[in-house]
Amino acid sequence: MSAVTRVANRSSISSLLARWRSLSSAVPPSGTNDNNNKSHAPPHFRLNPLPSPPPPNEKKRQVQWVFLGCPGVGKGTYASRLSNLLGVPHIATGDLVREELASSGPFSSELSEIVNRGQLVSDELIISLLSKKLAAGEANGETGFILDGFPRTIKQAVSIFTSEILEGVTDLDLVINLKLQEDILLEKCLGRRICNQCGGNFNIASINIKAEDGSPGIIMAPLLPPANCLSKLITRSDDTEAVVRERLRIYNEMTRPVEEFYRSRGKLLVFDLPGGIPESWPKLLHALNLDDYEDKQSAAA
Ligand SMILES: Nc1ncnc2c1ncn2[C@@H]1O[C@H](COP(=O)(O)OP(=O)(O)O)[C@@H](O)[C@H]1O
Repeated sequence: MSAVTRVANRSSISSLLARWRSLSSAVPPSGTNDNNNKSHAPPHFRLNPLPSPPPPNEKKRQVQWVFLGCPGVGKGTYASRLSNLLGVPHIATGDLVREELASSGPFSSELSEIVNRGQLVSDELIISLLSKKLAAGEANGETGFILDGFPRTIKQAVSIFTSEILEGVTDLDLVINLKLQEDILLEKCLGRRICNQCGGNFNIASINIKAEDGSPGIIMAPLLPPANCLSKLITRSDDTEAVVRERLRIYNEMTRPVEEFYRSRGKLLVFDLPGGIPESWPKLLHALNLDDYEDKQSAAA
């Protein structure tokens, strides 16, 4: 972990926000971080001194963060944990697509074909589903979110500035790019199980990769369901080996450029997952300067 990321972890969310915003101006246009960098945060991150606190009664805008990463990397898991910690909604476009599918609306049979082939649904449809969701949140006074699975194409990334609705409600502060090697991603997708009653996400894969050729080993214990979910577990229809391989191929073709898009704007935080949740979660909080935040929240509860 680079020492420059280890600053001022006493921050309130609003000062964090201000600092993440200031990052974009402090970081040179072309970042130096890449997939070979095994640190948990880009080496070029330079956090500015803490800004002055906002005036006491000013309404604070909440975080607007995005999780980017290959299928199976754990976007949903970490986005949902951060959303609980920070008190902002977790919006997964994969869930919006699955809700649309389940609604048996006019698009559902076309959508199910696309999703079961591992392909992306059209930018127009995804932007429309997300716009509706964000507009509903805004009408309820929500000013922040953690997005998971959007944007996945350059056109979607650009829509944040050009779409009438998205442009009005989104101004991303930070894009967290989770990374894991491809053979693990495949195993994790194949091991994924969902409880069709409570919606809980579990994983029966037990990953134990030995260190070799300078790459660290990685251990990820299974995330097993409680006994009352055992008989209700289902597998996602797009979590078959052939479809996961296609989703990975499409990620490399369509979404890798989105990583570059945000890297060049100084908003990309690359996080190489060091292991399972117990090992990765505290390190992720640390990379986000949130390590004290969790303790403070539990103390206040
Ligand atoms: N932003 C998006 N653009 C296009 N299609 C999407 C988007 N988000 C989700 N989808 C569709 O929903 C499917 C499931 O998405 P998701 O649950 O995020 O899975 P994963 O990240 O594991 O591939 C995708 O394979 C794709 O068909």
